Amino acid sequence: MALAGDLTLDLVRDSLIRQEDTIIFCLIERAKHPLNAPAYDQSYASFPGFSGSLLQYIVQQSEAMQATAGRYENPEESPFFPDKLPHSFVPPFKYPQVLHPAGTSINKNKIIWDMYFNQLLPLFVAEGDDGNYASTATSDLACLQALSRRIHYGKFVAEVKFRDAPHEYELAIRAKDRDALMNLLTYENVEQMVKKRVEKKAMVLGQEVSLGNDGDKQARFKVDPSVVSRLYGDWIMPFTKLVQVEYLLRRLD
Ligand SMILES: O=C(O)C(=O)C[C@]1(C(=O)O)C=C[C@@H](O)C=C1
Repeated sequence: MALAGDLTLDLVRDSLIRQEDTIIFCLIERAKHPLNAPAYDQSYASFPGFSGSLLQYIVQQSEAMQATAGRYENPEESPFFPDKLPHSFVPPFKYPQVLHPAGTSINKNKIIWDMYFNQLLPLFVAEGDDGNYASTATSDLACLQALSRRIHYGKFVAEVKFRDAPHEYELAIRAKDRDALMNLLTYENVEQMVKKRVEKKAMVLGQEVSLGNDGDKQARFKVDPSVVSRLYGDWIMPFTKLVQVEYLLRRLD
């Protein structure tokens, strides 16, 4: 979503709510395949002129190709391999200048990557190997991009909060007081609602649908709804808040 000057907290939250659907659909797609460990094993395959796993190969090559088509010109997008990106070949689009320019330098993809592969993935994919490594890595990329976009959206959330209460935020920013900033931007009640909503969405979007009488069948979900709630509570929202604090600390530069 492109946000113009009349940015409001409700609009920003609408985008976060819509992005929940994207994240849940991406997890459902990834859960079609088991873990497929060779996709992450550096010694499984060798690509000419490239050192790394099949997953790294797919992510880097896809990012490079998408960069030429202008993906990273959008301030809502953050690459996982920013050092390796070619220039865009498409005519520049005039994205509204909403963020403080210092926001560009904030990129939390390293911790998102580590969380996704080391903590999240084992919670929602089955063990095993079905050989579909390229398709698996492509699904991983979709999950990573959806998570990254959502978490870095914290920059827009922080900007709107700053504009709504500049004096309160300025005091904490000038004092470089991270705890005070964290308190100012945290809404416990909203976080509880988000966790409940994503759990419910995972039930609705990930249920098995059949034409028979489902009444007495035990409900089965493609991704465990409690994992989605935990993903938000333990990682997505804390990381989004970290992005907000870091953005605010640079907001007066
Ligand atoms: O909605 C907000 O105010 C946000 O800052 C976003 C968000 C979230 O990541 O969902 C993060 C911090 C708040 O405590 C509540 C929710």
